Amino acid sequence: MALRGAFRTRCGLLSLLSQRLPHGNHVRGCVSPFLSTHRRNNSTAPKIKVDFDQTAGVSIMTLQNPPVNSLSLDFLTEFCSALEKLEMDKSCRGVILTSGQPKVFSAGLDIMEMYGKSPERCGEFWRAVQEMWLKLYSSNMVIIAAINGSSPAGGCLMSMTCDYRIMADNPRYSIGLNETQLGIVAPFWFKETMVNTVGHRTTEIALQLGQLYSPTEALDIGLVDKLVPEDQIITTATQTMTKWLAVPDHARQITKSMMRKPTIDKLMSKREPDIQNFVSFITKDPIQKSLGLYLAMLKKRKS
Ligand SMILES: CCCCC/C=C\CCCC/C=C/C(=O)SCCNC(=O)CCNC(=O)[C@H](O)C(C)(C)COP(=O)(O)OP(=O)(O)OC[C@H]1O[C@@H](n2cnc3c(N)ncnc32)[C@H](O)[C@@H]1OP(=O)(O)O
Repeated sequence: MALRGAFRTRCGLLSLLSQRLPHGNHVRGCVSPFLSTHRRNNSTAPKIKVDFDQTAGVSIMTLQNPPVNSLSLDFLTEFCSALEKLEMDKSCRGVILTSGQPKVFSAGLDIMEMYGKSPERCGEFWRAVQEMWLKLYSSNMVIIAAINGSSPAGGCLMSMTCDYRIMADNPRYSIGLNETQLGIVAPFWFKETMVNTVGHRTTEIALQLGQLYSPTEALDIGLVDKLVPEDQIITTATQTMTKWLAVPDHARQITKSMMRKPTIDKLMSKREPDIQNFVSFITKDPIQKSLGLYLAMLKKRKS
């Protein structure tokens, strides 16, 4: 009950949507026409800034896809290419992931990539989401998330792929896999990443409720590892990185692989069926309506 109460307070808006929408495949509602003209970030400016400190062997990757670092196909493609370059560069041993946008680490998958798109385009998008997860989760580098803002759904997934999570101690921020609140379902590899992070029972509750946690709650359940004042997040991440890089690379890498390989292998062996599953699910009419209503609600909240 306490959990549910906390959830209602934290996610009033999301709850509002779930009250308005019957769950499952019975969603009915009209999609506002303005959604088709949703403002897109078509800028050609780099969406990832990489600052490499050669002496320390550490890069800071700053996500800069305004307004909310949503994970669009373009963003994911650029992100994977930047990460791959760092992975190949033997002098880079650690990466700190952070956001250049105020108040938001990442708003998760770009909902516009899943709304009103062709099955082919949805498939291309999903492959890019898988690729981001595979590259991050299997990286040989130490990856530390400096979570300086809210991090729902895909943003939480991205954070959970990291080796250590430091979050800004601001009660306005939240983190969690809230997919069910959008009428969609976190796929098995999202679920397993969370199980590997916080355990089975906590994941079961979190996923069914689509729970978003405050930084303090996230620390309590082990979804993040440390809270610091926002202005100390990069210094703390840098200090933490020094500690992690003091461990011999090969021993740490083999250990990391041992912990994560079963989940990685599972997705690797099911990549194509997972894409087909996503495309067939996301293009269903009730799911599209659900997403449309959610987008409309996000906009209405501003007015
Ligand atoms: C049975 C087997 C199933 C198999 C698999 C099938 C299924 C699918 C799995 C899919 C997994 C999905 C993962 C996801 O990540 S879905 C995305 C979930 N994200 C969210 O719910 C976050 C929504 N956003 C927010 O809560 C807030 O925007 C915020 C991040 C807390 C930031 O708040 P604030 O600073 O107040 O910004 P605004 O809300 O005003 O937003 C600014 C503009 O950005 C637009 N926006 C926000 N989030 C997204 C997004 N995720 N995608 C696209 N666009 C987004 C928002 O509408 C505003 O737009 P505007 O300026 O044009 O009005």
